[in-house]
Amino acid sequence: MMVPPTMIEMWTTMGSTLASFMFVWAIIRQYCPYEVRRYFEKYTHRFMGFFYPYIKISIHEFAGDRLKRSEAYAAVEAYLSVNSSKSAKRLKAEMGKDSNNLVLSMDEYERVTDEFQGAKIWWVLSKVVSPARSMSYYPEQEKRYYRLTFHKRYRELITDAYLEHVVSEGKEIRVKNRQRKLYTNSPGYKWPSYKQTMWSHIVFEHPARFETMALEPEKKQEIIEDLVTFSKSKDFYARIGKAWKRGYLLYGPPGTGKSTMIAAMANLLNYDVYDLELTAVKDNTELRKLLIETTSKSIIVIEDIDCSLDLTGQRKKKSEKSSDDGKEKLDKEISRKEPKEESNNNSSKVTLSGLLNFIDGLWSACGGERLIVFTTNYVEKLDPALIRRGRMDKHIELSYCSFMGFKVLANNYLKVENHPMFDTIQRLMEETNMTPADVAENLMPKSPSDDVDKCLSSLIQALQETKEEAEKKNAEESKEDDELIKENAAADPKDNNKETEKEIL
Ligand SMILES: Nc1ncnc2c1ncn2[C@@H]1O[C@H](COP(=O)(O)OP(=O)(O)OP(=O)(O)O)[C@@H](O)[C@H]1O
Ligand SMILES: [Mg+2]
Repeated sequence: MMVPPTMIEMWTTMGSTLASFMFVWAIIRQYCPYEVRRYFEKYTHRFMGFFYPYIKISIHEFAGDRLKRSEAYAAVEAYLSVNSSKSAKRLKAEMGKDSNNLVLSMDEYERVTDEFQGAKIWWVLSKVVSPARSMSYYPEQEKRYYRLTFHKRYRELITDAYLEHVVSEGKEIRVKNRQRKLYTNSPGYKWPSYKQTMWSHIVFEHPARFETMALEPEKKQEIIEDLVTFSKSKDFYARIGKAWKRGYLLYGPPGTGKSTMIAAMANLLNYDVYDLELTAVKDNTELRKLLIETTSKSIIVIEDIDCSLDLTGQRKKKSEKSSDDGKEKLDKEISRKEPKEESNNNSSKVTLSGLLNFIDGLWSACGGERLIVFTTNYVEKLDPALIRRGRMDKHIELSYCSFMGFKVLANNYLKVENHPMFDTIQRLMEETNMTPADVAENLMPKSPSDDVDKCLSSLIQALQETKEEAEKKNAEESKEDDELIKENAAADPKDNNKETEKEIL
């Protein structure tokens, strides 16, 4: 008759089986070739699977034979770097991306625990060493991977919700920590065929922020809200079936903060900036190639779009000629930006339709959030097709400095929020036009001994001079106009008579 074993007997049997198993395993690890070890491991795992209530998931650094680092691995690494720096005992420190601080992450074979909706999860960073291949130049390769272990009762929770949570949080941490870049397509540089990208980049470290911009507070708030809403609207854009992109047109006289605002936008949203120099683009195909290479979470900037290329459009060319005459004044002001005769003669063959096709067509094909920003001093010069809503969704005018704008600059440059001289400055600002760039320049201390009073007096003087200059110019212009009328009248006495008749009547 079979007698059921007592608990003690059962544990003893299991213990001795385990001990012999461990002994065999130790011998195999020590003496057997790699292939045998793998074979043994495989069947051991199957055997253990019957009794073992835990599930393991591995996330490898390099999936398959791919040379590119797995995105999932990078996301897990970022997620755990926050978690492990608090709880892990063995950490490794690496120089951060801005080379200023050390970033901590868990060391190899270190374990950290995490909790998610009541489930406990254990993470470990491990590695497998694949032996050097015979007759090969490649040395031993270390392949690192993260492994998470959890009880099988949480299978669905972990595979569905937890992993998604880890990856999305990790990605967010990576975006926050990443060093942002300013890309440019350098003109006059011949790209060698082996070079994979047509962009070159430097680290983007512009200090501009919306808080330090001289702008009406309501306008500033509206722009910030628009940008933040855009960056959080992934689901909304997906629902309405629109590509996740938004176009901004910044226009206004030189020195009113258009370029500064682009930097502030990038800093607000944590985006990279692609500064696209259209005159350096050979043709539409090259333009397309450049734009396909841009990544998500970026701002594509085309500065001075009116001067960049002949983008004013074929349609307008003839009819515009006469109406352009009256706009000479502003033309002169921005003439420094018009070396573009040469751009028409150079090899660039990017056309308006090429650019429009890109804005409309390509956007729909590539996912991810992108802003496209055009700047111009002369909005009327642009083809309406280029700036219609849908292409350039938001038109922002940046204009001369207002008193509110001045107060922001005074706080930035001199750390003053109020001063007896402010009243005079307010009056002068209402009477004359000065760009924020000029106001800022006047507020800048010129020597270490320059105090607040000195800087504000210098601004008042500059404002008075600008006002006098404008008045003088106006007087000269009206004098010229009077002379012109007189000349016309002298040349055509009939008209003169009519004028006199009108006056008598
Ligand atoms: N609104 C503003 N707020 C704060 N600073 C400003 C502002 N506008 C201009 N500035 C200052 O003036 C300088 C020039 O401004 P910016 O280059 O942004 O002008 P812009 O509008 O791009 O001119 P342009 O049309 O010539 O390109 C900046 O370095 C910045 O310090
Ligand atoms: Mg600019």
